[in-house]
This record gives sequence, structure tokens and C-alpha cells, in this order.
Amino acid sequence: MTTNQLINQIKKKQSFLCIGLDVDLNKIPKHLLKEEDPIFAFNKAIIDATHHLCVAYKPNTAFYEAYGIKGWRSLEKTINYLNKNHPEIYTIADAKRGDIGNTSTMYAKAFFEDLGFDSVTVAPYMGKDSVEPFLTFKDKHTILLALTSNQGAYDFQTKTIDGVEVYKEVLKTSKTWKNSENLMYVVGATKAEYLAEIRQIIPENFLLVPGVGAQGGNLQDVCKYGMTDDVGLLINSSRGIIYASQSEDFAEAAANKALALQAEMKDILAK
Ligand SMILES: O=C(O)c1cc(=O)[nH]c(=O)n1[C@@H]1O[C@H](COP(=O)(O)O)[C@@H](O)[C@H]1O
Repeated sequence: MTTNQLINQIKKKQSFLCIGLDVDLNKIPKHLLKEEDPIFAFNKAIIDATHHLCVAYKPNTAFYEAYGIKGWRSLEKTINYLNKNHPEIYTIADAKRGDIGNTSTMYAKAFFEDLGFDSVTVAPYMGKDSVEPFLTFKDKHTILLALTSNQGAYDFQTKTIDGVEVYKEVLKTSKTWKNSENLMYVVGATKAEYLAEIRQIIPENFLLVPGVGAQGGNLQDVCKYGMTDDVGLLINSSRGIIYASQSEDFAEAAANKALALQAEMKDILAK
């Protein structure tokens, strides 16, 4: 999907919500465990109940890889279901990959070509030749970790090298890479106070912002400092939406949580 198509969807739906499909068999309603593929059954119900309220879904691959080949099949069924029934939805494989060039090419093929995701999360740590292979794919985005939502972000990302914070160096240097227009960046909602400075370096690129909900990030603060004329934000919530209820009404409860966030987004967009 192109960036413009994503922007059009955001404007049409008055939503920049991304729902994280981080499915844990210990947390889904017990009655679904009788299904042939409980993970897909859960995702399908969540997608059917929420697709009109969000513009993106982000399965974190760890939650699928943890169940081996069965989990990978559930991931494949989920992305196929989305691409077939909701081609207007933006899809993110949250896989946090990145390796030497020829290996990165294989990761890119796996997520963009074989599975058909619109984007994949990538760690910048191995540098230019580990990221550029992802950027060569047309109409696909590479979402680079810049300033993450967790406590460990302060271990390296905010440290300075030659007077420049590492996360700022990631933003500045990656902007010079070939096909850098295909870059988006991860900035945690828990780090909203950094957004004004981040926007000075990357005024236009989309940001994937996880950490609203279960991790305590605040939507209003993120929008105040991170929003661009074209919105430029995808706000992710995973547990806060998909585990709103663990009984038979789980999909309806998820839709209610998604609606509350979408309503807040609609108000922000109206201002
Ligand atoms: O890349 C990510 O999506 C990500 C980056 C980050 O800095 N923090 C972060 O929480 N995430 C992911 O975003 C999701 C957050 O989930 P919840 O805290 O349940 O909303 C998880 O899949 C995390 O792996």
C-alpha cells in the first residue's frame, strides 16, 4: 500500500488506530480452544468486529512463532483473510528483523512477498546494508525502531555518541539511505516528550506509536507533538483492545475499546 492510500483511509475512517494481534492462547476465551485453529478464530472475530474502526492491524510474529508451524499457519491465515476481505487495511508484520544484506533480503521476501504484508518492523542496529534490502520493495514500508516504549530504551537509544543521541542518529542517518521515503519509525507512546524534537528531524514520515493502553502512554500527548498535516501517526494498542473481555463477548468488548479510541481520534482530527 502507498503512503497516500494509507492517508486516504485515515481521513475516510477518521481513525489512525492500529490493533495489535498479539494472541496468547492463555488469554483468549476458553470456548475458542475447541476450534481447529483457535488463534485464527480469535483474530477473525476481532477483525470482523473492529475493521471499520481502525486502519491497520499489527500481528507481532513472536506470538505466532511461539506455537511453531501451527502458529505460522495461523499468521498466514490471518494476513490472507485481511488481504482478501479488507484490502484497504494496512498490515504490519511486527518481526523486528535486520541482518547482513543477503539475509535481510530473505526476511523482506518472507514478509512482503510470501506473506504479503505492507510493512515490517526492523531494528537499525546493524546499519545501512541491513536495512536497505527492505527499502527496495515498491509500495512497502520498513518501520525502523527509533525510540522504543520500554525502559531499556534508556540503555542505548538515549545515550550520546559524539554529542548526538543514538535514536537521533538513527533518524538522521537513515534519512540519507536509498529509498528512504519507504521508511516509517517506531516511537513509543511512553516517550511523547521526545516527539517535538523527533519531528524536527523527520517532519513527514509516519510513526508507529505503540504503548497506548497497557503500557500507560497517552494519546493526547502523542498527537500534540507527533501529528503532521497528513496525520503521520499509527497508534497501536494490543492487549488494551483484544483482551478487553476474556468471555464470549470478547469481540464486542474489543470493538467498544476500539470505538473509544477512534472517537478520541476523530475529535483530535476535527480540531
Ligand atoms: O515495534 C513495536 O510494535 C513495539 C515497539 C516498542 O517500542 N514497544 C512495543 O510495545 N512494541 C510492540 O507493540 C505491542 C504493544 O502491545 P500492548 O502493550 O499490549 O499494547 C507489542 O506487540 C510490542 O512488541
